[in-house]
Amino acid sequence: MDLEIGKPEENRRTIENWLKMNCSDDIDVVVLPEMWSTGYALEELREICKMDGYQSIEFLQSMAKKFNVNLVGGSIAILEGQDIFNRAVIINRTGEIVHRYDKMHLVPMLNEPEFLSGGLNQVEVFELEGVRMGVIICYDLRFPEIIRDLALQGIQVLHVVAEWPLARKNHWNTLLRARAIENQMYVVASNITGTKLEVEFAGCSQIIDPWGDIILKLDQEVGELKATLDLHKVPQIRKEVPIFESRVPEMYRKL
Ligand SMILES: NC(=O)CCC(=O)C(=O)O
Repeated sequence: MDLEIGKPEENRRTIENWLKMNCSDDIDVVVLPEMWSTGYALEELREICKMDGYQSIEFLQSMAKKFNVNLVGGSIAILEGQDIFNRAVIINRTGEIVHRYDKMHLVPMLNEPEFLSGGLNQVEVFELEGVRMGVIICYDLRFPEIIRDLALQGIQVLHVVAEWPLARKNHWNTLLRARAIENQMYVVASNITGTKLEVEFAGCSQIIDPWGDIILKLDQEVGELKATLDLHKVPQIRKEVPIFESRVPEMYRKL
């Protein structure tokens, strides 16, 4: 997605139009990027959040119902008391919020710690259509601990919603693949593209299978990726290379 910085209404329109064009009966889950409603409009975020935030969540709930689709709704800036959280919301086809996660690792390179508060809850699994999944937000990708935590909770699909800059595109591509290989799970990664407040974003949204093969990938263009995930691959690969059985957690120092 190429979003309009600080303009939730325009971004909601873009998403509704996109859903109109792309949603058909065979689509189970749609995945949006990080902070899709505002981008990193950090200086204005508090003001925008007073009006928006929950409005964008309600919008996603209505879209899920209208298009009969589950939404990994990227993340949205939410004001709670004095804190602004970068919150991922997962909404099922009936418009019910089934999971929320506040980004726990704030990214210094984009000044997040100055404006946002880190999430205080551990990562948890959610289910869509009976499949165990997890979601992390962008910079979280650099912290394999929480992804292993999700893997040990039994997820088969990890969603990574992001605004990852082009300057570190190599890290994005490499870490996504590493997380898929080391946890033997699907990784579905949705990033933004375009230049916002002088930062160029990487795009490179992609879907990676549990072997680490890239099933589909965009470059820097705006677009959509549609794939069917063969979930049998997860136990198959875990049997072939049984890393979860080979673990010796009692030998691992708690850091
Ligand atoms: N939005 C982000 O969390 C960006 C993360 C990033 O730039 C990096 O990890 O590098």
